[in-house]
Amino acid sequence: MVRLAFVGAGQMAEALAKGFIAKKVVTSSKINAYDISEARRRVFAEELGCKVHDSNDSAVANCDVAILAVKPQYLGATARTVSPESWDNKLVLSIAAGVTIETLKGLLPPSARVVRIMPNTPCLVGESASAIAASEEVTPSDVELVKSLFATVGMTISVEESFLDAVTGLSGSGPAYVFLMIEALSDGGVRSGLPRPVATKLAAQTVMGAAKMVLETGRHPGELKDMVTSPAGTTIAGVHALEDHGTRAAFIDAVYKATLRSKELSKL
Ligand SMILES: NC(=O)C1=CN([C@@H]2O[C@H](COP(=O)(O)OP(=O)(O)OC[C@H]3O[C@@H](n4cnc5c(N)ncnc54)[C@H](O)[C@@H]3O)[C@@H](O)[C@H]2O)C=CC1
Ligand SMILES: O=C(O)[C@@H]1CCC=N1
Repeated sequence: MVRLAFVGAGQMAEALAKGFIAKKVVTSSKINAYDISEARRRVFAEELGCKVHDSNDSAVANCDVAILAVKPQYLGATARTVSPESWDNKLVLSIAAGVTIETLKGLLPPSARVVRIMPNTPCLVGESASAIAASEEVTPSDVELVKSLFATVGMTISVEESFLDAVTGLSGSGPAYVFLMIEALSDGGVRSGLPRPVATKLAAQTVMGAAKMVLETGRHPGELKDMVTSPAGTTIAGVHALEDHGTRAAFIDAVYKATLRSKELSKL
């Protein structure tokens, strides 16, 4: 079984570790971790049962695959806390938004093989969307290993590295847009008289069901929308309100602005 190391044990590292443990792809005893925050080290040791180290160097020295899971702004300084000997020959996965393979290579010895991956928090429930871009020296078996690891917590897709900023703006950040949408739909239900727990359950199930229809039927979302929309019915009244408030443009802009921010992060 592969030995992992999380360099940074924050929200995303926790979501991934919990997903991997739940799917039994890695046991908690094979997960090494370090975080500068004692509170985060405690979560990994006490809640997840992982091997928590007293430095990034020690965590990486004891792994086959290291996952860089600190904020992009801290990646350079953090990578330098690990000695070249500990990085030697490691497969290094970076989930940091915006930080390019070129930058990552500049932080690591030549023997380290670098893969960028952009997952999202639904990995916690086995429904992540992870896009993978590997550097040239990464072997096909490395790519297979990464894919098989992340496939246990959702779907994986290989992309050109140049697509990763847009992936980050869409699926990396996307769960936040959808949570906001579910919260707002639930508010609409409450505004119309539903009790909050009923409204939130109906809103979340509706989003999940609609997403499943897109994925499983392969039909265009517009066609599926038309199937709901009766002439002079309720749905067209709701759709008109959404169009009136510029909802489509708001979603397009949300993804675009997040993509631009990912590009900005690559320059920090
Ligand atoms: N939160 C999300 O939904 C997603 C986040 N990402 C990426 O994952 C990375 C982590 O994001 P989050 O987990 O949300 O942030 P977070 O702030 O929850 O976790 C980062 C952790 O790194 C630790 N840290 C900082 N400096 C360190 C050092 N020198 N050594 C060890 N640990 C150190 C912090 O104490 C913190 O616990 C970011 O690069 C982000 O772009 C990628 C996909 C989705
Ligand atoms: O907000 C962020 O910067 C990170 C990257 C993708 C999701 N969360």
